[in-house]
Amino acid sequence: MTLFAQSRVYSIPMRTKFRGITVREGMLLEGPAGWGEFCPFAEYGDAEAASWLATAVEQCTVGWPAPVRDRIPVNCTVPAVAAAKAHDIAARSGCQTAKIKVADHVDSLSEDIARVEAVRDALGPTGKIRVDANAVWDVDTAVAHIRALDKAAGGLEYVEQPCPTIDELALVRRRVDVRIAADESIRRAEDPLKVAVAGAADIAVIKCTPLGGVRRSLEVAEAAGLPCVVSSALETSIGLAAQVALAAALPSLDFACGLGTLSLLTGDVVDDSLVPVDGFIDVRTPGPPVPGRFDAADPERVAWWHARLDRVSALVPGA
Ligand SMILES: O=C(O)CCC(=O)c1ccccc1C(=O)O
Ligand SMILES: [Mg+2]
Repeated sequence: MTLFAQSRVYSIPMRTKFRGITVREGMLLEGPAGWGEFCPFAEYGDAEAASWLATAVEQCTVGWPAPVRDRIPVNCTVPAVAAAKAHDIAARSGCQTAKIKVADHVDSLSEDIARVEAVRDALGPTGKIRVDANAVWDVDTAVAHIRALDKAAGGLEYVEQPCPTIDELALVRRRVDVRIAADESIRRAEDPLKVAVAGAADIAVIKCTPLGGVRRSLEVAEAAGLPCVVSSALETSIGLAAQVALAAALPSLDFACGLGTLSLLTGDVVDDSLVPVDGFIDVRTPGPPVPGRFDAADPERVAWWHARLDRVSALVPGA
């Protein structure tokens, strides 16, 4: 017996490599309340994947709490690309805020500075620029690079996860003027409800897809006790709708969210994609996946995902 009336595997090439990913894969699951998305990254084990499945189960069985706003301000996401391409992405996005990936390889600082300068040029002086180092710096490197990037940007809005641990974030935070946002420290914590981020960061990045759903993420956000930014895990529009529902239900939303990520993919599974217009995504539920749209062609990958779903379902109540 399974909850899901249908389960389909999708496979969508990325426009540029992002977080080491060149093809985004996942599953679309149909339940009594509609479609949900199950898309843990390939390298994640079953225990970590279980909270991703819980998000899909919430979505396709009970839906979400009532929204308190009807549109979400978003940042454009600039991968670790050359400066000219970064300029182009920011200029075309229609967003007033850009999040730029930095530190994607050793000795990246001069390229990171050029990318940040190009995005400042594209957004103009009133635009906001944040950078994401994905936890690669040690404390001294973080301090030096954050100062240099803050200068190149003419002021950074914040820096996301400069170092791996909470203690390091706290040390960096004492030494720089730029605000610190915690991402991996929350989403990959042993217990996201118990991480004490408030002394180590100024902003909490909350992702409902890995955290086990909208309701659970609202609890994590409250426990964090910080202003929140909702950010994507590179979902299709089906999974992004859960993230949008979270951003719509948060009691307050003071920063743009990282939900403008469909443009990183070469396509989508629905006709009415959750893409930003003039820097905002409307709070709505997209239509159902179009049959055949990006269905994975490789039988081995399809079998791999179905086996993963079977194993992980055994770990998730109600799945
Ligand atoms: O926040 C954004 O602008 C886009 C989402 C993003 O950066 C991301 C997407 C997938 C996995 C990790 C991350 C991250 O924030 O580190
Ligand atoms: Mg991040």
